[in-house]
Amino acid sequence: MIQFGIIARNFSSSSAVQSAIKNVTVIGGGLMGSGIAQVSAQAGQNVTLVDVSSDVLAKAQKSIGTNLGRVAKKVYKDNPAEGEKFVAESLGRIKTLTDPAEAAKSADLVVEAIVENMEVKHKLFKQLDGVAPSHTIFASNTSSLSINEIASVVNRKDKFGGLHFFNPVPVMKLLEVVRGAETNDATYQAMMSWGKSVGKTCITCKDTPGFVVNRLLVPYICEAIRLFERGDASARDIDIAMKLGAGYPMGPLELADYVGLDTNKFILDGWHKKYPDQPLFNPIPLLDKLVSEGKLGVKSGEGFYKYDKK
Ligand SMILES: CCCCCCC[C@H](O)CC(=O)SCCNC(=O)CCNC(=O)[C@H](O)C(C)(C)COP(=O)([O-])OP(=O)([O-])OC[C@H]1O[C@@H](n2cnc3c(N)ncnc32)[C@H](O)[C@@H]1OP(=O)([O-])[O-]
Ligand SMILES: NC(=O)c1ccc[n+]([C@@H]2O[C@H](COP(=O)([O-])OP(=O)(O)OC[C@H]3O[C@@H](n4cnc5c(N)ncnc54)[C@H](O)[C@@H]3O)[C@@H](O)[C@H]2O)c1
Repeated sequence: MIQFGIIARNFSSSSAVQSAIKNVTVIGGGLMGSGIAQVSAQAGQNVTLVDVSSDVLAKAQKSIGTNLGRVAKKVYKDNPAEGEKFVAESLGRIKTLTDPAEAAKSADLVVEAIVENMEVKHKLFKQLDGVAPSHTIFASNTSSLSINEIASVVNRKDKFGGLHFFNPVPVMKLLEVVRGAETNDATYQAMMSWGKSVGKTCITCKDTPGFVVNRLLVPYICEAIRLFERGDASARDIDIAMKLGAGYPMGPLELADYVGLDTNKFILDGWHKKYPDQPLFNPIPLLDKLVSEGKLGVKSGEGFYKYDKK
């Protein structure tokens, strides 16, 4: 059962974890950025959500409203009026902008959740480094890229780290806090307390490929795809096996479809290029074929399974 207990404590009791960070700028208003903006706003922080696309921002505000409604229904089930107030106040703390530089000027923390592309991330952080106040901490939500490499373009390497959330952000309780080679103690501590303040259980990771979760999850999903590719079991049976035999909420092929097969492939290809001697990161012909056919999982309507298009 999904529990919103930790989230609830953040706005409903004086025992909420406090963070010195009050103004958060989230860059990228897609799947992850909208979730990060939501959990920050519901924890009482002032949030600026940035995307290059105003359509994305409008969509993000809508989905945040819906997901806050889900939280309110659960937490304020006996007091709907209080629930409506919670939704309205949380939404009221989120402002949207299309200019990252403008948004960074008043930020205590910038969390970047834009496309998983080193060049694009470099361009953004270089720009932000020139305009953000000197105390502002920069963090990336990257799934698979090196934090040190992303940080290489900024001067404030001591104030740079990784904050890796999980999808769906409002539900998944873990936050991986990644210390880069030059992340200083104050930045690390501030990231840990901020993570707790938005209701997450934080773990500390080094800047190694995939940190902890994806270093284990990516090979696991890949092995499941290879098992299916060899014809050793059906997709359905592989998923049932891991749900009923290992207690996972989703089977590996369902999860691959949920995350996106293009994302799976992108991560695998990047690591294979960087670590060609690691057989776990070898390309998978079936994955390549599905992606080349546009079968990307839930978002395209088909992957290992077929889905109704929304
Ligand atoms: C090669 C590999 C590549 C890896 C890629 C890595 C990607 C990345 O870096 C890491 C990840 O994120 S890895 C991925 C990590 N992620 C995983 O591994 C996910 C594994 N899956 C799960 O944990 C569950 O299947 C879900 C939580 C997704 C759905 O839960 P369910 O029980 O099957 O279905 P349910 O009954 O519908 O929902 C239950 C409750 O959740 C609520 N809710 C749902 N969606 C929501 C949303 N978007 N917003 C807000 N709330 C949402 C819903 O309202 C309900 O609340 P209630 O108050 O109880 O009524
Ligand atoms: N999807 C996941 O399950 C997941 C989980 C954890 C981490 N991540 C990581 O989070 C990041 C974002 O992933 P996502 O799934 O939310 O992607 P997404 O495609 O849903 O959203 C990315 C958004 O960034 C915007 N964008 C691109 N360049 C920009 C720029 N220069 N300035 C402002 N906005 C810009 C795009 O318009 C898009 O809306 C990636 O680094 C990804 O690896 C993803």
